[in-house]
Amino acid sequence: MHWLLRRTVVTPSEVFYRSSPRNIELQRAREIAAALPPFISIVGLFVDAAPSEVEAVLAEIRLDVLQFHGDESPEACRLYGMSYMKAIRVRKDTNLLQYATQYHDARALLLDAYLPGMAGGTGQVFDWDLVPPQLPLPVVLAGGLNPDNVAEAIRQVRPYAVDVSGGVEQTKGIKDAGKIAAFMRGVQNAAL
Ligand SMILES: O=C(O)c1ccccc1NCC(=O)[C@H](O)[C@H](O)COP(=O)(O)O
Repeated sequence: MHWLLRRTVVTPSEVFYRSSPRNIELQRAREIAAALPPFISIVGLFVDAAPSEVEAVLAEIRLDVLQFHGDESPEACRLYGMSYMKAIRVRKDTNLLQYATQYHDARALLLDAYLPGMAGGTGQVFDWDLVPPQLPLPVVLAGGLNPDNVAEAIRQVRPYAVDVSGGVEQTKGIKDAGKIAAFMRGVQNAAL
């Protein structure tokens, strides 16, 4: 789930990664996509998926953006001729400027926490000081955000958008409407 900060727009992510507790089957993803109002972008999230797997989803659902959350190369991200976001799991020695050059045609870099053995949805915050202020691509800030820390995160990093999963859930994979509303208030409180 992403919040674009200039206009408060919520974009749902459909997770196509079997190891995730948030994974959804194609049929359910199709139902969600069909129920959305107009002008909402749908993000499809993949982790090192085979091209045939991504193509099978694209044949069934009109996705607007692909989110690659594994170790996909720039070439792998470009295979579908679609808008994409590349997730980078940030560590002390991560060279984000180099990633921005490699993935220069990405619509954004999604910066997430690094936790060994987990591709994403870790609930962990990473050190926001590791984000260089002059990154040439829009930043979607992720990793352990919640209603209490999102305003501070926005003030410090000044991202284009924020992304949250566990911080607005009752239990893994089940979103909580009250926490989502509190998160939205946190975003608005950042008052950029
Ligand atoms: O959410 C997952 O389970 C997941 C699993 C594997 C790769 C990516 C995954 N989620 C990607 C996201 O964009 C999450 O929103 C992001 O990692 C932040 O999660 P959280 O720290 O729980 O807010």
